[in-house]
Amino acid sequence: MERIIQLRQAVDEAARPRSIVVLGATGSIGRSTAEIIKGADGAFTVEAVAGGRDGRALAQVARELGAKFAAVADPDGYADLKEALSGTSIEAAAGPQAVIEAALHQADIVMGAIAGTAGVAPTFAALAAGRTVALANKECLVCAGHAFMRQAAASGTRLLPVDSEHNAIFQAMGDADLATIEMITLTASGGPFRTWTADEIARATPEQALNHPNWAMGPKVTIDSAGLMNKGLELIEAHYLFGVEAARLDVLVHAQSVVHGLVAFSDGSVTAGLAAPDMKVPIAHCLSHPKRISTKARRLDLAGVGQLTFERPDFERFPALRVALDALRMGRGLPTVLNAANEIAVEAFLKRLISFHEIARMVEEACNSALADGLAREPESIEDALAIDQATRERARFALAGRAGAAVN
Ligand SMILES: NC(=O)C1=CN([C@@H]2O[C@H](COP(=O)(O)OP(=O)(O)OC[C@H]3O[C@@H](n4cnc5c(N)ncnc54)[C@H](OP(=O)(O)O)[C@@H]3O)[C@@H](O)[C@H]2O)C=CC1
Ligand SMILES: CC(=O)[C@@H](O)[C@H](O)COP(=O)(O)O
Ligand SMILES: [Mn+2]
Repeated sequence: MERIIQLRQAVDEAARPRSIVVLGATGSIGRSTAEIIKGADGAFTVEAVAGGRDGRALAQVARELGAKFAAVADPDGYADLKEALSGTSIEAAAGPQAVIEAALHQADIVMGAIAGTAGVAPTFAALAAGRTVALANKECLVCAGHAFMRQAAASGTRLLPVDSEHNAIFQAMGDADLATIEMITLTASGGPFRTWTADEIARATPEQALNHPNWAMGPKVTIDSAGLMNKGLELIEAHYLFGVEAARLDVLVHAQSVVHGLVAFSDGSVTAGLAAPDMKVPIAHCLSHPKRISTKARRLDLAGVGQLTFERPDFERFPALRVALDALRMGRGLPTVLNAANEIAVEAFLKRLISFHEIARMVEEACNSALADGLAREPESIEDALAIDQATRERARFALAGRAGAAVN
């Protein structure tokens, strides 16, 4: 009798729609998530959405998705959110604590798609509350990878990788024993400067760096991609996510962004994850995992693509990748420092306060000075990671303020 009840519960569970919280609902990943949810024929319901400062855009996505709760991090966005939700039963809230409240709404899956380190606290709160997290926000793992992975194990919850390379690798790995994996390779598009000289890259403008050849993404990740810092952050992300050390992680430049990740095994077999460059593919995979749903995501047309090319990354023209790889190899909290300094440097580049090649230089200086004076240490907890992050930001801002010279580009 008990077995029959269990079976019935399992059937009921499988039949009911999955409930979702979307953190970063107004961004590039957030909008693609909304498209998947709306096209999934009632397979999903949305409990809560959260955004940064655009209350009007958040209200629109909350209405589209029928969310019950909408939280905007910046209190200045509240009036717009409240006004745009009038006449609905959707509750509006504002402030960082309200974003955490959204993350803690009862749901089957939380989509972690806030840009940057602002995503760490709410995403961690969802994980600690036992939610399955579909993780787009790579900065969570770069800033506090140990804490996230430990918490996932302690809460018995899963982190499902949304980042295209990690999602492809996750699918290509299957349930392989880690000991049988010789190498995990992440591909990099090479970004808009793949064929540029070092001098040209050094003088690149924000507009040029924001012009990614294959993906339409938010500004932070697009700038990261242009200097290959994104690939460095992704190596660190892969290290924590898959539990594989730096020596078994590799990068290949693959301009077509069709093969997103590869896994080479001890018997010589290689499996790979392929898809058209459309984030709706990994988003749908994570939201429906372990099942699959039907989507209108772009289909891969290999004959149309014609040629797939692969080359080694150039560490001279793209020093950010070397700096990130060094941080991964050295550990001791350097990924946390790297992540924080990079965010400040990218912000400064976008405000034309520094030139493109100074991003990697600033980040390397932050890592070196953290090593020299003891700031770099393995963060034991999320609070510890955020304290190192904060201290690094203050130093990086101080270094920026002390820079002679006017705006560039
Ligand atoms: N875009 C992509 O294709 C990919 C992105 N990723 C990763 O996914 C994450 C999101 O990227 P992307 O969608 O491109 O970024 P976007 O800049 O497009 O969107 C960021 C989202 O985060 C919100 N946000 C910002 N600050 C806060 C905050 N303090 N609290 C709550 N919400 C906040 C923004 O709201 P508002 O607009 O109001 O500020 C917006 O909804 C990043 O970590 C990125 O590296 C990974 C792989 C691919
Ligand atoms: C879509 C995605 O996953 C991005 O993180 C992507 O990797 C960016 O492209 P690059 O390969 O140019 O960094
Ligand atoms: Mn990626």
